[in-house]
Amino acid sequence: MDLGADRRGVDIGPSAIRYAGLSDHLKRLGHTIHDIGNLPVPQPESRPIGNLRLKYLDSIIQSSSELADEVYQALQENEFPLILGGDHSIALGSISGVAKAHPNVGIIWVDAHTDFNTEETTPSGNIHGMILAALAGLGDPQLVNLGGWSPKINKQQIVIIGARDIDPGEQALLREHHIHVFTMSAIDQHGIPSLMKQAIEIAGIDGAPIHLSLDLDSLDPRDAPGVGTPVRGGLSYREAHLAMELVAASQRMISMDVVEVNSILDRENATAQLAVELTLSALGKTIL
Ligand SMILES: NC(=[NH2+])NCCC[C@H](N)C(=O)O
Ligand SMILES: [Mn+2]
Ligand SMILES: [Mn+2]
Repeated sequence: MDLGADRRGVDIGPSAIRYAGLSDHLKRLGHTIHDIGNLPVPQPESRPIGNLRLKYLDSIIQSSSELADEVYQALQENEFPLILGGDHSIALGSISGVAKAHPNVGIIWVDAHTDFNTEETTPSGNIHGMILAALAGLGDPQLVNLGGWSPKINKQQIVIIGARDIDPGEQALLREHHIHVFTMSAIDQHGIPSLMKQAIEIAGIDGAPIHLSLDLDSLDPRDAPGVGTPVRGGLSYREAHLAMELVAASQRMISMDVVEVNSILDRENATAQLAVELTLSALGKTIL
């Protein structure tokens, strides 16, 4: 899906990630894969853009509720849902499904952005920039109440890692709601090992399970050129791998999103390949 972002090209992200060999590599790691394919999502050309502060809201709500059902179903069957995007608005559906199955789930949101806008604070009207706020119960009622309940996630169990581009309105909201944000500056100062340990403790308080939402624009654009909203000064290749390895070592992750791979802007599928590598690290691959 690319309805939540301005630039076309993330809708083919899942194909690019599959083409980079995700399933085969996961199998080699010992996992069994049930790829259910792409959920049908309307193309922007065929849908009304609607409210310019909440672009494509109706279509996003529709697709999110279908995705939530699939994710919930997979968890009921004791599977690990791995959701490929697509723009980050897919996390509304994926995390709603996870939260329905595990109401105490915490979130580690690895991103250059904080995706904590509402229709009032958004500079773009792009819903991918509002999803984390919506999951925390803030913003447009249709986003917030997807499936008929809210909030999906306890605000105190949200940790954002890698942030370096925050809009003024969302900064105010993050402060007001005391959201844990580990910025790039904090990473420079304290390092990934200490911050990931804290993130796992905060999101996974009292033994709660953890959902990992990985936005590829968290990485430095030199390593991840194929993203729609690149911001320089991002996670290094090694920092990102280490973060994933530490999540794997915690054995607390029950589901994961991999989002914002933009194949039109990518160079020879490098960002999709990186997405595969990082997913493998998150799902147990080690060097030795
Ligand atoms: N998931 C993302 N890449 N989000 C980018 C959001 C950019 C900006 N803060 C906005 O709300 O429009
Ligand atoms: Mn994002
Ligand atoms: Mn982002």
